[in-house]
Amino acid sequence: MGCNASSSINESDPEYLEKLQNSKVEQMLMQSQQTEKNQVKLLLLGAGESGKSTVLKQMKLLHKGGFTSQERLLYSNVIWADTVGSMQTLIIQARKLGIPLKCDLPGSELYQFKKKVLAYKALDSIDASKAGGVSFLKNYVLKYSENGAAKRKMMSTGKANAGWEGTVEMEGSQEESEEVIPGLYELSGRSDIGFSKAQIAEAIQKLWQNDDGIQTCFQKNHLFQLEGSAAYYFEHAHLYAQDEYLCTDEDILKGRIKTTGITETNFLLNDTKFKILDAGGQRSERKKWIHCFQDITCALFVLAVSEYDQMLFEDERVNRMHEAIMLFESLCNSKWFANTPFILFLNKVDLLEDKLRRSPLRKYFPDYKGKTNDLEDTLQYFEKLFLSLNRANKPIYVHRTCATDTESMKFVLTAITDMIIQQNLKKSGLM
Ligand SMILES: Nc1nc2c(ncn2[C@@H]2O[C@H](COP(=O)(O)OP(=O)(O)OP(=O)(O)O)[C@@H](O)[C@H]2O)c(=O)[nH]1
Ligand SMILES: [Mg+2]
Repeated sequence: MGCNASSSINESDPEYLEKLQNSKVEQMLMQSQQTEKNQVKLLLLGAGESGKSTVLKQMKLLHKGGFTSQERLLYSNVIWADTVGSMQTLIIQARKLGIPLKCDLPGSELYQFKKKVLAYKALDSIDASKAGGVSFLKNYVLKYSENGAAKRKMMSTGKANAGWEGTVEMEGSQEESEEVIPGLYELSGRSDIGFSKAQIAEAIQKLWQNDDGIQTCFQKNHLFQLEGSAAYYFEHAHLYAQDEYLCTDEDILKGRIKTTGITETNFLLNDTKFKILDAGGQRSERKKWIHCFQDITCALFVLAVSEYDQMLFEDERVNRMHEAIMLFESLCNSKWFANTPFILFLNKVDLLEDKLRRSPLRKYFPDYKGKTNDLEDTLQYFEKLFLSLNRANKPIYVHRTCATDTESMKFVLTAITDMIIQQNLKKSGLM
């Protein structure tokens, strides 16, 4: 027999239609709850230049198929400007620190190279359309600007602070929108007299390889602001001098573009949707952080352990490690993250060993009781120090990292994404 009468349905019956509608809504709600359960939000936090965006770049390499040609071209232009800017900084700082330079001796070959480098305006040689646009370049040049440095000096408080609480500001900081006068280039008192990029790259490499004073000054780079990857840039200067050069993955990992605002990167991993939020870490950027503090599954705090003897870019009277301590303490114990687990990356471990040899930790952290110049003791000291700031008693997972090293980061990032997925499933009752 066919269907009996009691199961027959009148498809135009309003009661039936309402029931159908309700069950559809219920189904959609269940689906969206399921999707939310399968979604994690990971927030990258830390002071400026600690390595947050570099960690994100490694995630992009692992889960998003790497970088586009446009990104490779952008970095090529930015790194070229930084290569020239970094050599100009070394020459100028050597004079300030009273370090004699071979290239200051008139008549020598190095003297001619130095003149070329100081006269060169790297930003003028860049095609703005390939390098993030004119406003990006204007903002960018601030870090080499004497005006910018003078303003930072004026704004200096000399005190470490967390700086994210209280102010809600989404628009660009005053510093970014300001008209820029690239003072560094004016110091040479000359204009660019038409050298090719190849000639400038050669001059930079000769100065780097043959002037002991430049090397001595480089060894003292904790006394001033220098790009962390400057040595790498100098060695590869001839590549960035090529107009159409596309950066390799390694170049991009070593390259630095300060993050402004908060960027969002999404990818799918084992049916879990990852949303990674990367926040700019400099003081003016931290005022925007609070906008993304809601519903964070896990916070990843990146600490540059090698920077215990360096001062902030934003305030040259404040030690970078002191600032990071204040920042971590305020975030870790904040009500925003009361139920949020933290991951702590002790980053830039590769730079730490060499740094310890040149710059004893005890000079900056007198309570350090470990062996002098000892990598392991130093890492343990910082790990203990940061864990002791956790008054909220939340779980904190610590990893020692070199964010520029793709092989080792693969292991670390796989471990943490696995851990986050497991915890998220447990929390949402799916395991
Ligand atoms: N040698 C070395 N360099 C690193 C490491 N991690 C990051 N860097 C370099 O440090 C510089 C700054 O890194 P970013 O990732 O841009 O720092 P950030 O925390 O995103 O900085 P903001 O965007 O200003 O907050 C870049 O030149 C990186 O290549 C590391 O572990 N070792
Ligand atoms: Mg960044």
